[in-house]
Amino acid sequence: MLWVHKYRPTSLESLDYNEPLTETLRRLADKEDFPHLLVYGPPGAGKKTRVSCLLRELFGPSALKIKEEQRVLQAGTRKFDFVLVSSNHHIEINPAEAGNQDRVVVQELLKEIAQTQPVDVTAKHRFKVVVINEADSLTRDAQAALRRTMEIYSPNLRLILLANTTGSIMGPIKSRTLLVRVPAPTTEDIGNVLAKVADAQDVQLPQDDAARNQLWQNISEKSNRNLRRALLMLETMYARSEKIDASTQVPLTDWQLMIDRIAQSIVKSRTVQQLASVRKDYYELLTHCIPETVILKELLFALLPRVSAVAGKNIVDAAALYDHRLRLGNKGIYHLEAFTASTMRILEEA
Ligand SMILES: Nc1ncnc2c1ncn2[C@@H]1O[C@H](COP(=O)(O)OP(=O)(O)OP(=O)(O)O)[C@@H](O)[C@H]1O
Repeated sequence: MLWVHKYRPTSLESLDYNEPLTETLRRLADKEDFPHLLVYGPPGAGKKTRVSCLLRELFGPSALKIKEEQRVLQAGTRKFDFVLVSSNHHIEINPAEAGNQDRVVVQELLKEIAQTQPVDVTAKHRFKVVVINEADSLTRDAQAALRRTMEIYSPNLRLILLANTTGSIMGPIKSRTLLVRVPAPTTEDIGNVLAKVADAQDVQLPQDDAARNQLWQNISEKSNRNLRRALLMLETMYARSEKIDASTQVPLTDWQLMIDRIAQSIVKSRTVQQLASVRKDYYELLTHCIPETVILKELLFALLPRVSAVAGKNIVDAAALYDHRLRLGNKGIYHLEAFTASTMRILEEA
């Protein structure tokens, strides 16, 4: 089992950092009138882990006994498959997976769960919880359906929305939910979690405190303070050599290396041939299921240190524009290419 799964905390008591937030969640779980929540924060900050610990606090260990089910939903004449993760007390869905049909997922599944009574009559709370992943990618229609569901089924249903940012979530939803921000762990937090895992796995770390801190600093920087990535990096480093020190190279994943190469090539040469070659790389990344928005963001961060401040500002503007368009449309490759062409033009004019 990967360390990210093996050492994932399963109760509020075992959460490793951000104690005040843990305390807030504990108090919320004790309240009779548990609110709808919008939990937001950067990738790998520990949102989902905290939510599953919260579910355990609300309903006991049975909330962690989850099963996965394949569902077929119908939108007009079209049928599509959908994966549903559930326990006796909650369901977890990712409506954004259904693309433009996300409204159907929200309407059908939420109605169904709101109308069924919990199996466990001895449970502490009588409502069921629906955890909605990637809530910031929901279409306006799906968000409107969600809002109606919140109004109609509030007595037997609580929603926990998970998102990276709250910008694309409509006001009426935000005003009906309690906003819970999960910030990225600090380098020190990351170091503490990694040290604990390394200890449990008998990884040989540097004895010297300074070298050890340098190692955590390197991993924290390379992982962008994403704890999942940091744990995966440490595991990869351990797989390569049992002894790890501050000079051990922090491995990047293949897709990150590829994006770094794309950034390098855009800065170096700005020709039609280059654009065509970058297009092939984008296709390669997309066929390996790297989301377009992630490609755009990583590419922007790989470009910024390589360009002047003025060009950087214009590239950030272009990235914001194409990020917006990516979220509106469904042919991501066009917007990635358009961003590349705009960046090339900005660099040519700089
Ligand atoms: N409080 C914590 N203490 C120790 N480890 C943690 C903690 N929170 C998260 N982790 C570790 O970090 C990993 C990533 O956390 P999680 O999946 O909760 O992040 P996330 O914010 O939901 O990420 P994403 O937005 O990318 O889905 C977990 O698998 C777990 O191993």
